[in-house]
Amino acid sequence: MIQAAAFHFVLLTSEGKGTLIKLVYFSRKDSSLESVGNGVQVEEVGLVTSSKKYPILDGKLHFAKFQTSKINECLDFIESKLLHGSCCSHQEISDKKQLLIKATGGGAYKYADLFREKFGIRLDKEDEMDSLVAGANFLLKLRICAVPREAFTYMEGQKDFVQIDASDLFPYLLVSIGSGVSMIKVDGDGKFELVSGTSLGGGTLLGMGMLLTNCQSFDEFLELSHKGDNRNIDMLVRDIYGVTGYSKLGLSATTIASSFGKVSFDNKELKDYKKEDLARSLLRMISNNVAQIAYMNAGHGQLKRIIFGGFFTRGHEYIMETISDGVQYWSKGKAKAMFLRHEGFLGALGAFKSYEKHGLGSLMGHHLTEQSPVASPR
Ligand SMILES: Nc1ncnc2c1ncn2[C@@H]1O[C@H](COP(=O)(O)OP(=O)(O)O)[C@@H](O)[C@H]1O
Ligand SMILES: CC(C)(COP(=O)(O)O)[C@@H](O)C(=O)NCCC(=O)O
Repeated sequence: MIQAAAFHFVLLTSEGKGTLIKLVYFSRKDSSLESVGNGVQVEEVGLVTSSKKYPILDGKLHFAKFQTSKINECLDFIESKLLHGSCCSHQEISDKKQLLIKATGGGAYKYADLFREKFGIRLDKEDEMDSLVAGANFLLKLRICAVPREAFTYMEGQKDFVQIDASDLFPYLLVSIGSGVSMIKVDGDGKFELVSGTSLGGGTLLGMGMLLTNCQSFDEFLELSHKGDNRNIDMLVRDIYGVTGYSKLGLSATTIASSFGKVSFDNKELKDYKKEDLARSLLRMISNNVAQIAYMNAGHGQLKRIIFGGFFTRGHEYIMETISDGVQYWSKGKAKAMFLRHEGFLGALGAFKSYEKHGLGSLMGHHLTEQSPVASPR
């Protein structure tokens, strides 16, 4: 069977070392696209139509990511999976609509020529913020309709999937932690406002992490941070006020008073510190800072739900725990941090959703009914 649906993929890219290309594509139920190929991990989510009217939508969404610096791996993958159109009938190829591929982020501009030259396809650019919001709403609403296990909270080492009532979804604060951090108040479909942001984001963590620890990748950095103890680097309240902390102000002895503060008192050089401790401290600093700014932009607890997207969290427990603790601490329990399983694919999914304009609107009316992670995208 011809896999016309293979065209339905979206590319979200952005500039810079260490950032990622996210690829989302759709395959029909009867497609022979395999989940894992060429060493690339692909996660699948099954989609099943609820009516006979759009049988073409029976199938799966596939999620894959590539390092921006290895764009060729992405191109080879597209070629190997025949996502660029060579699998389609002449009639489909002659239909220009089929040769249009949705793309968002900086890479949609940067790689437009490359895609045209290599595959003869046009990257149809979608606005990044529109796409992020549409992707988040898509996941949250599908979750509301039918899919278990998309949105969850993470507290005290426990992941709890959350049942959100459709009538109670908006407004929420979407915090996208990518290279930088954008904070968006979402009031409905297509209704949102960028309320704040911070340049201290995932790129900061990775950039400073590379300088401080000589690590070569995000994963290596995370690995180091797992083994570290930030108390050797950070100044805690107890280092200033003693073991009782500053109880009058509600600051416990173990609260970080000053990230990296201990270093300012040590007469030491970088080589004297453990890379693991530096990594842990940096991770806490960035995560705490994002949590605190998010809390302030959630109207000091007025927006009950703060949803974190972007590849920074990547399901990493310690990052999620730190963010959750921060939101809990600052909001005195009024607001909750929530995470999404496909947090890094919001823009790509939102751009995918924009195929609606080309007559695939019915997709959104259908429910995700099964999740079969053949391989984790993390
Ligand atoms: N495998 C990875 N390679 C590089 N960065 C990663 C990786 N996994 C997670 N990250 C983190 O995700 C951030 C990029 O997040 P992302 O949502 O892809 O943002 P952007 O849209 O800016 O590319 C990086 O700055 C880094 O902190
Ligand atoms: C410019 C961006 C929207 C780009 O998104 P990203 O690639 O970081 O995911 C984001 O980095 C951002 O909002 N930065 C913070 C800018 C600020 O408000 O200080």
